[in-house]
Amino acid sequence: MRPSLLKSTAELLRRSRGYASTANPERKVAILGAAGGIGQPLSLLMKLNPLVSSLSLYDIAGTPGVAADVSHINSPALMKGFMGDDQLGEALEGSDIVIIPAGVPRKPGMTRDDLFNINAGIVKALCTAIAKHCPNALVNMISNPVNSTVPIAAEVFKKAGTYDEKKLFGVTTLDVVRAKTFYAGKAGVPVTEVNVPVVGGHAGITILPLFSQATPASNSLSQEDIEALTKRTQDGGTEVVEAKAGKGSATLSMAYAGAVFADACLKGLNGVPDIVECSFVQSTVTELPFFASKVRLGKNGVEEVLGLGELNDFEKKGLESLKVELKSSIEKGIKFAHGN
Ligand SMILES: NC(=O)C1=CN([C@@H]2O[C@H](COP(=O)(O)OP(=O)(O)OC[C@H]3O[C@@H](n4cnc5c(N)ncnc54)[C@H](O)[C@@H]3O)[C@@H](O)[C@H]2O)C=CC1
Ligand SMILES: O=C([O-])CC(=O)C(=O)O
Repeated sequence: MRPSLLKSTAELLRRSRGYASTANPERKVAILGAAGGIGQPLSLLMKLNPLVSSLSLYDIAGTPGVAADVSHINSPALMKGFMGDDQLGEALEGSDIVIIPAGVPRKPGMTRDDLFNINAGIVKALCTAIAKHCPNALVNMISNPVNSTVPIAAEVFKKAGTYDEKKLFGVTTLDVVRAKTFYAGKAGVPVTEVNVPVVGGHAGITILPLFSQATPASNSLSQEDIEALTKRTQDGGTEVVEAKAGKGSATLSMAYAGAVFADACLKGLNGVPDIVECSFVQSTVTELPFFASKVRLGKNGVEEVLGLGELNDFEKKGLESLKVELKSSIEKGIKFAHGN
């Protein structure tokens, strides 16, 4: 093939995947908690994303080093590290997307809710700054417990008068990543071709994978297999926490999942059609005010919250049992935001 033809084919391919180099607007992404276990590999992955033109790394310590390190990579995104309260405003200014993996991770024996006391305050302070410095940004909340930190963020934004339900996301992509991997392994299908919606929330039984809607469909899996896959997906975080034996929770797979979700948000903002990911958002899909389900992403964030589709009896039972815990975690977040 002639070099000129090769070049234009490559450009066409890039465009068809939503990475058109010439047509894309400038996009600034800020990562809060960028020097942490998730923050560092996530910074690396966002630096590699061709849709990012400016990357702002913020943490209470260590960010200049991470930013200097990642900045040497050969990709267009301009990098800057910010450290400490004084520099938070500048880190956020002009951001299109703010990703928040700030806060403490679990140790063996802890639930995600055990992180509430420390992380709720961190998230509240960071969201207060977002409302002030980049009120129009999409906010991708990774900090746990997501089932409570997202409602906290919503209340902070409401109080500041900047809340837009289309722009606040609890990142549940890692549940989907796990469900895909576990299903592909059991069903013997290539993981790159698999899709599995995961709905509900992001803790224990509130994580509800809908294997009846998995594609490609598999008829080789028994009900027992499906129940085991469901349990493994729900306990995926704990599996990593235990394997790391006190050294934290998922960081690398979470950075991957966070980068996948942020990439989808960027494509949505840039007007690429049919971008659908599961996320924990304000919702009317059930009677709960927040719920994770498939969401179509667009130029303003959430374009459409998609319904659950048809559930089998096992999934219907799972849905009913998760509501009590999810409701109480949501209420805990709202109460905290009002009480402090
Ligand atoms: N949504 C999800 O699927 C997942 C969520 N997580 C959660 O992500 C959070 C972070 O986990 P790791 O990165 O492993 O923890 P880590 O402890 O390695 O890193 C957290 C970072 O947050 C920073 N930080 C603390 N307070 C801050 C503040 N006020 N402003 C900015 N940065 C601040 C710390 O300095 C540290 O660098 C945890 O809450 C964890 O439970 C972890 C895995 C998956
Ligand atoms: O399990 C944890 O504490 C971290 C997390 O949310 C996950 O890995 O899904």
